Amino acid sequence: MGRRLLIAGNWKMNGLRAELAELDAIAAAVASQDTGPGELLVAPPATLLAAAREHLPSDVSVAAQTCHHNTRGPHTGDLSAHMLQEAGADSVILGHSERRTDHRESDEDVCARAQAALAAGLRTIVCVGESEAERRANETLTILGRQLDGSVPGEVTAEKLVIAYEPIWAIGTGLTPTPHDIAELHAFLRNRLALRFGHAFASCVRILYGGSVKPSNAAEFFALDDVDGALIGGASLKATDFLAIARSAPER
Ligand SMILES: O=C[C@H](O)COP(=O)(O)O
Repeated sequence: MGRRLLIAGNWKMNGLRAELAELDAIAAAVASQDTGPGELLVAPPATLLAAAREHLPSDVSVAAQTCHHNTRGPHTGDLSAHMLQEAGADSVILGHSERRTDHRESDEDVCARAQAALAAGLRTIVCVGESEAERRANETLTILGRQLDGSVPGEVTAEKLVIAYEPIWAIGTGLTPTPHDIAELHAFLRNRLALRFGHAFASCVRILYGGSVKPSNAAEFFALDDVDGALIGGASLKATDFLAIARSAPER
């Protein structure tokens, strides 16, 4: 195994220049080697990508929150993978449920964006997750399988792929699945990757859990074999909480 945990903060549509002070606090913790054994990643809004890259040390990843599937052209308001990379991103979050809902991104859209991101050299963090209604209807495995198969391009290396399992009903609600359920669903996702890409590939891909991860519950998620980190929303906005979560990561 030996997958190093990835502690990823998704700032969503939050963050003005004043909040760069949070990144300075993360940088200070990195400088004093007080961040735990995991890899850190921050996904600020696109407006702060360049500043984030300047404020963070090079071993902290900077991610965009989506990208367009084309490299350039008449797409008002959109940003290409290469533009985001030039602004400082080394990774991109794709297919977050908020994008799937707010912008009607389908699995095919997410896959096309992932292909563009990979072509530009970005690591792709592909999000999957079921809604409350789908969970109640016992459709979770069907939904996750379909999203994973449809959103991840065939031409990807294990190093450039991260999966984030984010049950929609757990995002920003304070609710979380039980550790037992998370373990089962992450194992399902890894097996599904293995069926398509082979066992060696699947055993290298990091699968993050996201949805109401806090300093108080992160350790119990990180203790699960198939949980390789967290995608953190609200609790990533304050460096103290983000770092507390990072410090609760075990060595792997
Ligand atoms: O991308 C992050 C997730 O949507 C989780 O958000 P949350 O930690 O605020 O629940």
